[in-house]
Amino acid sequence: MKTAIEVCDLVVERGKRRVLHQVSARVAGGLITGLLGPSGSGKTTLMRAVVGVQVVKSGQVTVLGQPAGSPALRRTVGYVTQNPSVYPDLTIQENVRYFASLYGLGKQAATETIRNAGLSRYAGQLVGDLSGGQRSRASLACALVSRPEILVLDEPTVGQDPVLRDELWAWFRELANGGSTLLVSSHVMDEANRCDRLLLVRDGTIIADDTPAAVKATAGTDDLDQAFLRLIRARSAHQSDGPTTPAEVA
Ligand SMILES: Nc1ncnc2c1ncn2[C@@H]1O[C@H](COP(=O)(O)OP(=O)(O)OP(=O)(O)O)[C@@H](O)[C@H]1O
Repeated sequence: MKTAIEVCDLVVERGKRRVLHQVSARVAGGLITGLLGPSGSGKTTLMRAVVGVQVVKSGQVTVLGQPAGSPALRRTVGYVTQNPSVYPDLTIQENVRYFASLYGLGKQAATETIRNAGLSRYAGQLVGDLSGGQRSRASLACALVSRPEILVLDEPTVGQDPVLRDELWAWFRELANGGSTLLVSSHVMDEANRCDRLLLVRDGTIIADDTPAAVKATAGTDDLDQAFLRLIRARSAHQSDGPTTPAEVA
């Protein structure tokens, strides 16, 4: 599988704190890679480095062979932050059509994307009048309407009900099947099971980089929440010369 994103020895400091410690990882093209980890572990910082908006202390990030943030990548990389970036004084339809027009796309692309985002019923509503979850989906629709080759989605399902979350994940899968590469952060472990690969982040380091099945097998449990805990404990024990495998600390 071709590497779409490569992170090599990445060190990032925010404020006076080091928040990523020589992180290295590869994200395969055409797959959904989940970036999982507790709040404050460095997921957003890593995503910001991938899209080229994060000042880095050292290390490299390349996307499709180009340095992250290169002008050549602008049309190729879509980034959806946790803060919706949509115009509140325009309707959903106007917002999505506007973003479609920037890429030379017409109304049909906008209508289709609004449907995929589960927003058809609200298409004529002003974004400023939407609920938080609806606004997030409107933001997602604006970023996805151009079908970027690389999609970096920071907690795209936060605030969505289970049915909508399921529909959004089905949409992500469809995009991956169409060749897009998705890097999706979450701290919901049941979503991790829907990813092809997982990067588990803890305190600014990657503690696992594998398929969900392999993460569970290594940890000796079928439950990803448990697997994550065991991996963390195994790592802490290893650092203090205790048992060294996740199964030993179970
Ligand atoms: N603007 C900032 N200035 C200083 N420190 C920051 C800034 N933004 C984030 N941090 C710190 O960097 C660390 C990593 O934050 P980051 O947002 O990457 O974590 P996260 O895993 O995405 O968290 P969450 O799941 O809560 O979004 C945290 O300790 C956070 O306090």
